[in-house]
Amino acid sequence: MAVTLSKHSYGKSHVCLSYISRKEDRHDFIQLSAEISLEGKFDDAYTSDDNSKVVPTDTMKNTVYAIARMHGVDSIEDFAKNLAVHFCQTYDQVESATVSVSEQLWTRIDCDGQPHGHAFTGGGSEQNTCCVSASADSITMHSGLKGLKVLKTTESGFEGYSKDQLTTLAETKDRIFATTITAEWDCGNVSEDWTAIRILVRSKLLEIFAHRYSPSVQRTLHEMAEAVLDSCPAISEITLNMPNQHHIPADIAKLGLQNHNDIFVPTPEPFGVIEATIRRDG
Ligand SMILES: O=c1[nH]c(=O)c2[nH]c(=O)[nH]c2[nH]1
Repeated sequence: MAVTLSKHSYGKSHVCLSYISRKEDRHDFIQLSAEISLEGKFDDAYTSDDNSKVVPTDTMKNTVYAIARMHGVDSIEDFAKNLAVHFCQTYDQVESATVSVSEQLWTRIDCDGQPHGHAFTGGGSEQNTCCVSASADSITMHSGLKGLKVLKTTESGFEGYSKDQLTTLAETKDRIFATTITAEWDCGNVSEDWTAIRILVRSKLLEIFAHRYSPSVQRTLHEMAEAVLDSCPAISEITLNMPNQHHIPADIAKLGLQNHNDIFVPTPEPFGVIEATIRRDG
């Protein structure tokens, strides 16, 4: 039977690294997980027994630590870029290397209003993310964040939606709005300060979420994206994913009790899935 190998890539996932940057007055700390994916002239390993072009995924794992040694880890964007460029420049058979990094966040402990030199708190769900693809003549980079949980107890409603015989949802002007934000934006010019830009993006997302009345998750998502594009000229496109994590008014009427819009059942499943990409015109 004739077959064609139409597409292939391979790599290593969940390569975990903790990195201390020892400054004179403090230590910085980054904990990350990297995923490496290579595309290139690896056909022979699939279509024959010839592994001569295959860079072992075990070598990819070792490279993560070697690049940390050689270049340090100033930011996940820099680190991912150094790794992706390394694979392209080192191996002729590599046509493109994609490195995705997610960073577990550790926050410096404040003691008596002073930032501690080397002690941190962690354990939250929020992570910083980036994805860098490098080839011989180009580098593309995206930054992002995920797991950013937000909730507000009012200033959110949902009304005027399409109704038919299957509609049971009650209209409301006052509901809980809870979501976990995933955001990804393009980094057109890869040499900007992407750490500072992520801080600005995050603050704009939170500002709009907190301060604007939400007529729907969709509308709030769009307003959040507009605010980011408005305040960050370096970003031309942002994708936001915001699940609607429902807190449904508890039906306590059957207990002879009144719900004053203050007793809810958090329902992890099912949840609404709202995602959009918003691009600056021009
Ligand atoms: O903000 C919302 N958008 C929807 O599309 C939707 N659908 C739903 O049942 N509740 C909501 N809320």
